[in-house]
Amino acid sequence: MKVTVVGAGNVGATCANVLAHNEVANEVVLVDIKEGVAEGKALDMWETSPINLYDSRITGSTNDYEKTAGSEVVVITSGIPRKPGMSRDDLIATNAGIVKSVTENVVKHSPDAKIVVVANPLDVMTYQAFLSSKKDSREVFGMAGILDTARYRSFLAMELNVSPKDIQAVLMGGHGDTMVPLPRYTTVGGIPVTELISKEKLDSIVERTKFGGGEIVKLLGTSAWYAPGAAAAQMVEAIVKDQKRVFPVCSWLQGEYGMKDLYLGVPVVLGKNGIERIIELDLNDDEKGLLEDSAKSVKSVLEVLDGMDI
Ligand SMILES: NC(=O)C1=CN([C@@H]2O[C@H](COP(=O)(O)OP(=O)(O)OC[C@H]3O[C@@H](n4cnc5c(N)ncnc54)[C@H](O)[C@@H]3O)[C@@H](O)[C@H]2O)C=CC1
Ligand SMILES: O=C([O-])CC(=O)C(=O)O
Repeated sequence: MKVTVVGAGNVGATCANVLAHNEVANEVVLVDIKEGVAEGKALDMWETSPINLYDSRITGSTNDYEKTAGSEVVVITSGIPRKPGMSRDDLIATNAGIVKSVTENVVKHSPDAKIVVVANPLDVMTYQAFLSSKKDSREVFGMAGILDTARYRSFLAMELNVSPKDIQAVLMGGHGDTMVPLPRYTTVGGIPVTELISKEKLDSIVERTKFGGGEIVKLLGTSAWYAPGAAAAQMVEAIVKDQKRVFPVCSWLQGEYGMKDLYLGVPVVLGKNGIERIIELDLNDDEKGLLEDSAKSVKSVLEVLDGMDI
């Protein structure tokens, strides 16, 4: 069982480290275009195996996709991150070309791999990978919802002074400032969150969640990696262990939620076949309106991609 992570930067290296530590796959291959970076980080991680007591083999490669051959899952983190003052959408000019060439290389060597896209702008980069892979849409999807719900859940845990383990939530839409956290589908140990927190406080947590990526960018000068890397690894685990986990995932919509030919975050069942089912919630009019606004925002970035010559 082999898993490849392309991009050995902050997110890719974190993801590979979590995969190895948790023994999600017997073999983890890290790939980067920068000479020596993937090999060096993979060797450093492998040297933690006697300390942390795992035996997943982790190796690195400088752009040699032969080493990735036969991967069950490939995570694409290659792409530039944003700096303070930038939006995720500003990354499209550089990242679309990277995602295209990486996807083509990945598919050549691992035609059956499920592809998890992480590079930003996420919804549009997932579409780019779908186009370049020529694969079934159930096998090409993006990571954002697990991260965004994790932020929402962690903020709620702080506010309520309860364990984050007991907070369950659904969040939909694009991975941008228009994402749609859904308080009506948020529970704390089975109790509707609205019974435990004032509307004002909940609204402010929803707002903080929407700008959660930017909050980290402002603090660090680059974007987050611990939570994104762990979130991507959680998706890989659901696939390789056929766990049928229910997560919000950036998925290709073909009529679900009244939307067609668009990648957008929706709740799905994730297992060995990739997206095994899209779950359709009975959204109220306000929620539908917010989801439609988010879809509009993703479509405007798709138009930029359509106009590009890559
Ligand atoms: N979907 C999400 O929720 C999140 C997405 N991101 C996105 O993930 C991407 C990576 O972020 P970081 O790891 O922080 O950036 P980073 O700059 O630390 O790492 C990116 C790595 O990709 C490599 N790379 C560039 N072109 C490549 C190519 N053609 N082939 C192989 N490797 C290549 C670079 O050499 C670099 O090591 C960014 O686009 C960022 O915006 C980051 C966090 C969350
Ligand atoms: O904010 C960024 O640019 C990176 C990202 O997508 C996130 O951390 O949510």
